[in-house]
Amino acid sequence: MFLTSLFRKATHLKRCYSDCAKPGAHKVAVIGAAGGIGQPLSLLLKLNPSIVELRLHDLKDVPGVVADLSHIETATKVVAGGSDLGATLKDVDMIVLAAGLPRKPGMKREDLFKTNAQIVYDVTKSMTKAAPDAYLIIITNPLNSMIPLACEVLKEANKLNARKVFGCSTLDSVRAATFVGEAICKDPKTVDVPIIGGHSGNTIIPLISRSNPPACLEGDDLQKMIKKIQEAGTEVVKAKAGKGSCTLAMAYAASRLIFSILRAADGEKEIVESAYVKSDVMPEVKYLASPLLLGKCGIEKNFGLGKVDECEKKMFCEAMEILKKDIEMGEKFAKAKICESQKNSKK
Ligand SMILES: NC(=O)C1=CN([C@@H]2O[C@H](COP(=O)(O)OP(=O)(O)OC[C@H]3O[C@@H](n4cnc5c(N)ncnc54)[C@H](O)[C@@H]3O)[C@@H](O)[C@H]2O)C=CC1
Ligand SMILES: O=C([O-])CC(=O)C(=O)O
Repeated sequence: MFLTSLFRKATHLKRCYSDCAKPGAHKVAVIGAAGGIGQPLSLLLKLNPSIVELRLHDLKDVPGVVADLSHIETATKVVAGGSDLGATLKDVDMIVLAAGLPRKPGMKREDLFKTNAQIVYDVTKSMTKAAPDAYLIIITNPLNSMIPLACEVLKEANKLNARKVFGCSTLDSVRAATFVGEAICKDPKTVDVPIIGGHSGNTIIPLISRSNPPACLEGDDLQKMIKKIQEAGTEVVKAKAGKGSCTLAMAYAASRLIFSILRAADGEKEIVESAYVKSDVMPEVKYLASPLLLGKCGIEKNFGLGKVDECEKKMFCEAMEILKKDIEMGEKFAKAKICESQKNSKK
């Protein structure tokens, strides 16, 4: 009896432990590595000593990016993933998905769904076989639909560990800290503004009422600040005039989230980042961006909405209606694809 219980406990511990990345020796795959975000992001990852191997995958230009990055005098080994996605993902600890079409002026993020959904589906499907225990960090837009899509694919394969699936909405936190810091004359590095909701227009809800240090913005100034954060991506798309969307600040933001996840995986405590994840904090929406406590095996605690003022509550109620539709669009696509693939395998 005692031995059986000891064995059960040992098996459970082994399972929990093998779910986590090995401390300080992470293998990371970047998909879309030759793109506008992929290149600067791979550069930043190459500078992180806790990443021992960086596997780069794209439909084009990978050998050049690998050759270039491999001249940097850090121990991180940079390798070309080759055309076989499954081989690229094999046994990595983390998959960073930055592949897909960016916006052009006049487009909404939702307009990217048709093209980018197939990419997210293919990568996630490959992950279920090649690296089912890996962290999955999705950058590809529209983020509000891509995380539900990926989670459906992982769920169908019985490989969903929602604690390890992150929609990278960190750029909203980065922008909020920068813009609020400028407005209150504080170093943006010392400013924290929690973000809830999603990652598109009105679904991005910066909780200025909880800014730390406090931001005494009211009336028109407050409304302008909220709009500035929500529309920041569109401003970059306009400024780049057809040459893509935000890439450099995005690469920085993704590296911030990735490094936080890896530091937490290696045992560092009290690391909090906002991200768009599978969530049960509000029954109305199955996926939500909110502040998260990170731990050894991914999300340790979801802080949910926390205290919000009347204006923020109203914004959240409006955002929920948009989010519900975005989530449904991602799930519907995944279910149709799963059904199609099951029919094909029976033929
Ligand atoms: N989450 C966020 O806050 C942000 C998300 N984004 C999104 O990130 C995505 C990438 O943006 P950029 O790097 O600027 O675009 P980009 O066009 O410069 O790069 C995308 C790369 O993906 C590659 N690619 C396309 N299909 C692929 C496939 N099936 N397998 C492997 N690689 C593939 C392309 O060859 C290209 O190199 C876009 O969807 C964009 O909207 C952009 C900024 C912020
Ligand atoms: O606006 C875009 O298309 C890219 C993006 O998500 C952002 O910059 O926040």
